[in-house]
Amino acid sequence: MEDYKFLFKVVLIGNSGVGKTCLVRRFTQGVFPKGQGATIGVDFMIKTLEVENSAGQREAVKLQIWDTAGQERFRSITQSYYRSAHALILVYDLSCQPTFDALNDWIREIQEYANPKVLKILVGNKTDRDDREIPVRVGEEFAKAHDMYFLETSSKQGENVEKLFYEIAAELIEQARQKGGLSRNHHNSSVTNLGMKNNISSFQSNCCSGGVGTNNNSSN
Ligand SMILES: Nc1nc2c(ncn2[C@@H]2O[C@H](COP(=O)(O)OP(=O)(O)OP(=O)(O)O)[C@@H](O)[C@H]2O)c(=O)[nH]1
Repeated sequence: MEDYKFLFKVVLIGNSGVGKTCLVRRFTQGVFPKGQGATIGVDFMIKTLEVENSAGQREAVKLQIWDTAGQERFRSITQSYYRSAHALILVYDLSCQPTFDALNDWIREIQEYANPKVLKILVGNKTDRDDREIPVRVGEEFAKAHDMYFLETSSKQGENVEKLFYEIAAELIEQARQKGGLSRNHHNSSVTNLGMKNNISSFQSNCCSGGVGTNNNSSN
């Protein structure tokens, strides 16, 4: 059996077409998929990583990464995945204003369905595009106002994708340590809030399959 100390569930949400599936594929498989369709329902992939903890020791962490469909018609399915998430990644497309405008609706979803103390990360994806509509500062301010960590990514070029997931893993380990021993399959139901939101600049310096129910694509 694979040896890992922590298992965390990370769920990606956001409008259809913002690049959630591509972020997951880039991270778990190292590819930018071409020509795949919209996610149907939910999908998940698994990746095991080694993360250095605050004591300088390396720890094996298994991330179960859930990719949800952005389309409205799947909302009742995807909502049911929020509750048990350790981290929620809310993604918008920085070249598409409506996907940013929709963030308030997504925040309401999170408030209604997720654990109140879930780790929340706002991600502006598609930094490679030259038709940006959302300035970095606007994304940052939204994140700050909603107690979220912030990062801009390109799943096409890979910019910040590893950083996104590694920092999430590191933060969740730290929370687990503070709570005194979250480990395999234990839901972190009472994580305390988050050094992350105070650490935007360091996170910032440098984040696509499916079926109703799930497809399990594993990549280690
Ligand atoms: N330029 C650019 N295009 C991207 C990037 N990430 C995704 N895309 C494109 O955006 C489109 C949508 O990507 P998906 O990953 O399928 O979007 P999604 O958020 O999973 O969409 P749903 O499954 O419908 O919720 C595709 O045409 C991708 O090629 C990126 O970083 N840069």
